Amino acid sequence: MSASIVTGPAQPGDRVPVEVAVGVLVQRDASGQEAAFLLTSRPEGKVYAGYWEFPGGKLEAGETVHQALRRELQEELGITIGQSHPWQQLVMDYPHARVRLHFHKVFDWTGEFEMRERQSMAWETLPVVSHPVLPGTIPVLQWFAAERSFVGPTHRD
Ligand SMILES: Nc1nc2c([nH]c(=O)n2[C@@H]2O[C@H](COP(=O)(O)OP(=O)(O)OP(=O)(O)O)[C@@H](O)[C@H]2O)c(=O)[nH]1
Repeated sequence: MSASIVTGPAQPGDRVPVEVAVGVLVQRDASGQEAAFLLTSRPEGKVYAGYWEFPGGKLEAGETVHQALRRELQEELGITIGQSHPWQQLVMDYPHARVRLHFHKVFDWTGEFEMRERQSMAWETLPVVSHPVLPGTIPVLQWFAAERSFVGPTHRD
């Protein structure tokens, strides 16, 4: 399976990207600094099953990214998010789809985590130990590395 990051403007003949809301849940440490972030594994039966990613899913008609995120995290993890903060966007081209990923950071949520799709979850810091990570997760780890002045491999190959 090959996947690539799309850079530059759309070209004639390109597939129209599917819009995807992705939640980057971040804990803060005692001094208020951003600390661990949540990764979840893709459930059995989906493409890239078992790969680690940030929780989220496709926007439904008429939804904003925030609304989609709130719905998806309720459905998948059983939590209710408060505000979400737009952070980064990325277009990825997979054999199965072209997706535009809208990453929002989330610092506030309520409820207990329930793995409603029998996925796994892990609170991670850099370098990430969960393995393997989804291709679309790797740029996010690089953004975290830049924000945190982290040097070295962000994950295992
Ligand atoms: N949720 C999520 N999807 C990601 C990430 N990175 C990434 O490339 N993707 C891609 O974005 C798409 C999201 O689809 P999904 O299968 O998670 O969404 P969904 O729950 O709405 O799918 P469904 O149609 O099976 O119900 C997949 O093609 C997935 O490979 C990520 O960090 N989180």
